[in-house]
Amino acid sequence: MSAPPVWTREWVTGSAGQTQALARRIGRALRAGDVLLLSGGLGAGKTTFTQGLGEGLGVRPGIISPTFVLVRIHPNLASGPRPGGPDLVHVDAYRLGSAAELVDLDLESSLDDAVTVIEWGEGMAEDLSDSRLVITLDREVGGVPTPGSDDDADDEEPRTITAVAVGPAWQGREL
Ligand SMILES: Nc1ncnc2c1ncn2[C@@H]1O[C@H](COP(=O)(O)OP(=O)(O)OP(=O)(O)O)[C@@H](O)[C@H]1O
Ligand SMILES: [Mg+2]
Repeated sequence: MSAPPVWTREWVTGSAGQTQALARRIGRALRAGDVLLLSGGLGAGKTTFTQGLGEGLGVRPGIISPTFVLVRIHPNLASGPRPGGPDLVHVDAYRLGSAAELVDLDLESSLDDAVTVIEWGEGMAEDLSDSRLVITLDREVGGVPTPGSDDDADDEEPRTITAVAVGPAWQGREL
C-alpha cells in the first residue's frame, strides 16, 4: 500500500502560460533526487507543465512529448537561473507496458543527482523512490468538466492541477 500523503495542494490555471508559470515556480524549489509523476489524460498539459519546470530548473530547453525516445536528459545550464543545479530527466511512460520495462530504463543511475519527471508514471514508478510528488492535471474545475474547444491549438483552457506529496523528502517542505 502506498504511504499517506504528507500534504496536498491544488491550483487552477486558465492557460498553458499560467500552467508553465506555476511549474516554473515549482521548478525553482526542486532539488536533486526529487521524483515527479505527472498524470492526466492525453493533452492535459503534462509536457506543457514539464517545460515550465525546465525553465525553473534552468535546464536546456526543447522539452517535447517524446515519440520514440522514452527518456530525454536536459542538462543544467551554467547560464541559467540555477547554475550547478540538477539536470532534468524527462520520461514518457505512455508506451511502457509494465513497471519492469521502466526498471529497464535504468532511471536509478541518475536519480540522486537529477530531478526525474515521469509522464504517465502513476501506478508504474512508485518503486523508484520512497518520496514523490504526484501532479495531476485535470480538465475538470470544481468537479465540472470544462467545455472542450474545437480548436486543438487552444491554449487558454482551464486546468485543475493537484500536487500530492508522498514520503520523507516532502516532510516539512513546501513548494
Ligand atoms: N491551462 C492549461 N494548461 C496546460 N495546457 C493547456 C492549458 N490550456 C490549454 N492548454 C493546451 O493543452 C495542450 C497540452 O498539451 P501537452 O502536450 O502539454 O499535454 P500532455 O498531457 O503532455 O499530452 P500527452 O498525453 O499527449 O503527452 C497544449 O496544446 C496547451 O497549449
Ligand atoms: Mg506529453
